[in-house]
Amino acid sequence: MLLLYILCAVIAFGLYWWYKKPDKFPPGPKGLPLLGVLPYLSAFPEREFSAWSKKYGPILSVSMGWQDWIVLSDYDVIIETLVKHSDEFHERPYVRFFCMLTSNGVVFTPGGQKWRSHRRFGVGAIRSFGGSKGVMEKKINEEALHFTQQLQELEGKPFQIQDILTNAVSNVFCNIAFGRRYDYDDAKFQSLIESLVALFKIAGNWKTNAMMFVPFLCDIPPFSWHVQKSMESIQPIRDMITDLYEEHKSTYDPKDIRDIMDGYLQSFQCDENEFMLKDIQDFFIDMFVAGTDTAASTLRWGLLCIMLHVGVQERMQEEIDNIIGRYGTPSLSDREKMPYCCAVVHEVFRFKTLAALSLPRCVHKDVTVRGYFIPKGTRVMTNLWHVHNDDTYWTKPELFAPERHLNENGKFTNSRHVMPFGAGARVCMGEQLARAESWLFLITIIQRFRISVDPDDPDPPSLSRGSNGLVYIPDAYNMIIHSR
Ligand code: HEM
Repeated sequence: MLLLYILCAVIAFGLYWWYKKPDKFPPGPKGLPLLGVLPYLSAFPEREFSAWSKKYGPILSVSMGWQDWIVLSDYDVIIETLVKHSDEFHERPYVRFFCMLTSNGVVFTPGGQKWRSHRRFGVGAIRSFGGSKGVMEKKINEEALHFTQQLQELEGKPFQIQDILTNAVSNVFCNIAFGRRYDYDDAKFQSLIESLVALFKIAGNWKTNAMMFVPFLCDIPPFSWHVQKSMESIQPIRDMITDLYEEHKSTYDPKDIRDIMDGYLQSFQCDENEFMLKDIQDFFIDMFVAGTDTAASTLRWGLLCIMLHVGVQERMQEEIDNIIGRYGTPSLSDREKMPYCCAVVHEVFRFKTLAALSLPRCVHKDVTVRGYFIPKGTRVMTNLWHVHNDDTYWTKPELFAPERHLNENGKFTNSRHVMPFGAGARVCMGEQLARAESWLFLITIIQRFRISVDPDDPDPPSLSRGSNGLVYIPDAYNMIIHSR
């Protein structure tokens, strides 16, 4: 009998401990002991969080396994936390698995001096090699030319555009970062692409998700094998970056900074030090991983939306023909004169939120927001999908409707409630590059080709088929192109 009492007391204490939260902690669904809300989440957790935010408010709390998280669900709250309280909200949580892959880069580096100096350098480098001098635009257009030549060879036959887009987007980054582009069948380039594709698969794998919430799994098979495989997948990228670093070091001239790698050598005064080489590798790996699947998947969603909305495609082509002509080279400055095409690209960003829950943050020191107390160490999700589907801003958000971004005079209205790149101190570093690639690649394809569904496809593409890993990617689909 005594044993039963003790057991009941232990269970009662366990439940009290589990469900006890600090005073004024944001409200949220209770969840189950040990598992929290994990059993209630679908493959699209942003949707459950969005539904809960209607009940509990724009700052809600959830237990994900053993960890306490808060979910930010409304535009104003996101700005108030990530931007106005940037000091408290700028860190990423320490995720052991990701830090085993790249600990000294940018994306998953929790915070601190290494992240700060890499971030400052990266933002400045993309700006100087990208924006102001027009180098980025030139390099994207150069790639678009190779890319359209490849497409021409596929004219009239059903094909999947996925690999070509991954090649093109990675090559743009190689060109900006290392001053060179590769032929798509180059062995080194193919090895880079294979590693990147393997890493995207790893990022979307359920074992990766499990290790995020239960870190000690990293040491237990089959999870430890997954860690080992991931480290092996990344090695060819490390080797390639080491070779490029050696090449750059031997031809480096401080008076002629040719690309981001040269800029890195200049900013960090690199020496023979092993530790420094790991920093360089981690920085460029992070940029590749953050910049490839994101930009390529946005283009794939964009092409799918345009292909399935024939009226949108025709209206884009009319505007392109009027402003750029059939054979002119698209430019970023055309955006000012092409409101409809701007609206289409903006709507793609809204309609298919690529990073639905952005990347996680972690509260760096105790903070109170809107009367809620959020203690240091609490993890944070930003529900960008909710902002993009919030019916207080959008009428029928479930529809793809570029016109919603045009005013009554047909002018493009750049709504701040479209925020695919996040906000605050860790806002996407590649936003400028991603916007330029989305514009120049999409416009070039629609200018040159009519894209359509294969009428004989037994499995026609659909806008509702995609999978959620680190980013939301469309399922593979066939398309047919015809030169215009
Ligand atoms: C359409 C394409 C892209 C989308 C939708 C996207 C979205 C995002 C989002 C939501 C974040 C997290 C922001 C936050 O925590 O608030 C992020 C971070 C980041 N992105 Fe992007 N991104 C894209 C393309 C790129 C490109 C092309 C690059 C670079 C080549 C890049 C580099 C990064 C880096 C380095 C970070 C981490 C920044 C940090 O932690 O300080 N992204 N991105």
